[in-house]
Amino acid sequence: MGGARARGVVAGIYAITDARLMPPSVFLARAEAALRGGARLLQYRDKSNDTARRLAEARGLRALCTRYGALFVVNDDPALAQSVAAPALHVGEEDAPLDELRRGLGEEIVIGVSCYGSVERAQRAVAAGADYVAFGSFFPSSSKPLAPVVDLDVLRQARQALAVPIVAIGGITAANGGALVAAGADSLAIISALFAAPDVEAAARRCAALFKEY
Ligand SMILES: Cc1ncc(COP(=O)(O)OP(=O)(O)O)c(N)n1
Ligand SMILES: Cc1ncsc1CCOP(=O)(O)O
Repeated sequence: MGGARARGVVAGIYAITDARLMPPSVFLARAEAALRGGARLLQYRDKSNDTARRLAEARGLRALCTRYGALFVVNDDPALAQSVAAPALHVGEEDAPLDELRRGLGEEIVIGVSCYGSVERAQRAVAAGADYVAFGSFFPSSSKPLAPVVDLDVLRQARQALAVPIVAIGGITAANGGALVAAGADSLAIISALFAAPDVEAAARRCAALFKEY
């Protein structure tokens, strides 16, 4: 059952890397700072088609996550996930169907699915084997400006309806994330409030503290 693979693992701060916010020279150092600050998951999200760089960066992040006991997640790309033996993959509505992914990648890998603002979509994803579901954007996001903003109530409804971990994403900061935790998010997925911050470790620490406060 999907939820069992992810329960207790998909929890806390979920850092998502963004190459635009990090020159290659500091990419791994900033990712490590997020882990030192308490991020429990780290996603490699890179929309470029530079295969060699993507492979090298994914390998580097995977090794870092192993050192910090964090879950390494590849976004969108099952082939890359397989190449680096990633323990987790995140997919959205434009990606391959779950049964196909599961057939190709096996039973062990954690698979997360974007559900935007739809609890019904999340229920279908869980029935098809999703290990966790993600909702958002909850606030306007400079990383994905066209993402529609979703009402906080979606999280409360999802909490009632679903037994798998729930991730919230989109424009999340240490100042606004508490409301999402209080509404039922197990994990907060964050790009810019971590990686555009002058001190990534301190920013991660402030966000991680939300899980103690709420
Ligand atoms: C944890 C998490 N949640 C949502 C997303 C967004 O995924 P998707 O809708 O597939 O969009 P892109 O990230 O591919 O632009 C995510 N990546 N991670
Ligand atoms: C990938 C994604 N999907 C919805 S919002 C978003 C970007 C989140 O980034 P930020 O934390 O900078 O708003």
